[in-house]
Amino acid sequence: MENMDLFVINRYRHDSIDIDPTSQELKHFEKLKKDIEKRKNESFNHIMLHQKPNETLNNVCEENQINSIGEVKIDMRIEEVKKSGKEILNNSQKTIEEFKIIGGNDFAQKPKVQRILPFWLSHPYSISRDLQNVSFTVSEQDWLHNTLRSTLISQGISYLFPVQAQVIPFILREHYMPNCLWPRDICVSAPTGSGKTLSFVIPIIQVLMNETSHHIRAMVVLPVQELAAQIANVFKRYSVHTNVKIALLSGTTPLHQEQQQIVRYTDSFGWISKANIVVCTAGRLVEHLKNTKGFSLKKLKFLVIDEADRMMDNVQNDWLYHMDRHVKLENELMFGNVANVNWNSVYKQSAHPHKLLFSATLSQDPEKLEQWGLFQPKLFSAAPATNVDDDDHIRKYTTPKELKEEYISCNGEQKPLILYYLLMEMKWNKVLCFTNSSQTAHRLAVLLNAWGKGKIKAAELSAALDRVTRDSVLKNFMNSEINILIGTDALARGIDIPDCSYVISYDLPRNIKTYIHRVGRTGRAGRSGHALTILLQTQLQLFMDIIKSGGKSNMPQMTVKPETLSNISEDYQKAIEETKNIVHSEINSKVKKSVAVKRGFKSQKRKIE
Ligand SMILES: Nc1ncnc2c1ncn2[C@@H]1O[C@H](COP(=O)(O)OP(=O)(O)OP(=O)(O)O)[C@@H](O)[C@H]1O
Repeated sequence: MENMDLFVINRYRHDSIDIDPTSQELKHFEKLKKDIEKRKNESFNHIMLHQKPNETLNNVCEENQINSIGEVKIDMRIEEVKKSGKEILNNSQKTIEEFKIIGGNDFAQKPKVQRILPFWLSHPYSISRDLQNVSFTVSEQDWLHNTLRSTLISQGISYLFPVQAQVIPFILREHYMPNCLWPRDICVSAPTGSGKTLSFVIPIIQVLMNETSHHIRAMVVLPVQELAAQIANVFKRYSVHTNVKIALLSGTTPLHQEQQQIVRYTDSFGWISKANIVVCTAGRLVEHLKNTKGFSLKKLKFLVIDEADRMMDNVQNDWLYHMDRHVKLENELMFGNVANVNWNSVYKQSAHPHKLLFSATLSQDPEKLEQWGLFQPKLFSAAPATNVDDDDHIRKYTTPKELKEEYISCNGEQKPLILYYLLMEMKWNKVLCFTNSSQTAHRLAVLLNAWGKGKIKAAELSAALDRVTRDSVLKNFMNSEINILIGTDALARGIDIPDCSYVISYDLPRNIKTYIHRVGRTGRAGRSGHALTILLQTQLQLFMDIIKSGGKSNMPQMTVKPETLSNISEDYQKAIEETKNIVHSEINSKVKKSVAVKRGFKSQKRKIE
């Protein structure tokens, strides 16, 4: 109230007793000074009481300054506080100095931020790797259509493999739901040769077999032509007794021929699709999206991405962007963007494609998977479910149980000797051998044929060969007319070569995924297999790091006695000379051919002029 004098407005003359303005001012000034002093004391005590550090409080407690109900006696506390007041002020000043200034020169190592995986990735449905003790008899699975059951049995499949027994009924269930419930997308990560192909082929055929549709209802996108052809063949084999039609669009035939196979114009319906299931390579898909009139994905029900991790890295013609745009335009549906789901959009967009992703080395990195725009995804994984939230889990891959893995270390000159020793002395047959370049593959094939003098039949399988030659080489390998097939990693993914007993990595695999897919060409479908990696001594540590990054620890080492290798090195020198001559004459004939082609072209040009 005293301070209110400052604001008193004298309404009448002589209201105030003291009319001298100077003494009035002094009086106010005195009062204000006192007030300021009083408040200062009050606020200091208040701060000390509430901001007292723990040590001081502990000291107080230790000295039994606590009353019966456990409260510190206020008086004593104030006393303590006053004593340590100075110290506390110093401390608080220190604390202020210790504040981190953003952008300051602090280069200290930051603590590692722990990754938290989304629930669906950290809690996958677990798939068994055991293909020996399977108990899911095909004839007893009543959710399988009778026609498909008998087709499976006629193809020699009496039991479903674990991945099939889990994934097929899941997909079917999702499609037997009411229309307004979109099917949940799935990611499947299971070892090579564990039967992933049938786990999408069977449910797709079963869902589509009762439809009469003139649209593309399912599309499988693959990275390479061979794989596309292989998957299309599996679809054809298992849809024999249904009216489902399959088309292969992989670029092995000219575009216009493929266009004729896939679309047709009708007076009553306009453009219709001749196939219900399309198996394609990413590159060819983009070509059809751009150039084929009537090629439409607006009724697409299934979108399968096989070898999904490879397809993620695959920027082939920017296929994902083009497909996304196409589906968006046709369906008015944001591919993968399901943020605006409402009843209206759900009913309007009932044709949302069900995405099924498969691979033996599927990345479980949420950031990578994000680009697929999966809808409420579920993960099926054969990776051990330990420590699932850690970073390593993302790269943990499994190999078939029946696969025996080994490595051998040597120097550069010993590499071909070891290969020869395994083929000739150890009688390894049906061998698939991987090199890092098609030139090495070619030279190695020439060398082994020259060296083996008819006892070794080696052939190369590379992208440089035309399709017909490649098919006949594979056929000869399967018929045991070829002992060893040498190729690059183009062969490594997904290719299903029955009865391949051995895999040799002649050159160091570039990374863990390459290694997994290479060795996965043997030990398939529950059969035993043997994989050997030949390493230079300098590559040993690198290889160990590679396999460790995939969750593998120890690997046994194979040894060969040095004298065994020196015994065979005599013939080797002769074979090397022969190989050099053959390769030189091949190069010469190639040069001659290209010169002849150029000359022919020039003379033709002159004639025209
Ligand atoms: N239930 C089954 N019983 C017996 N053989 C089967 C069964 N399912 C699949 N197979 C056979 O197993 C082999 C491997 O199958 P598939 O090619 O589907 O493996 P994958 O898991 O896709 O391998 P990759 O990862 O290498 O592509 C094929 O020859 C296939 O015919």
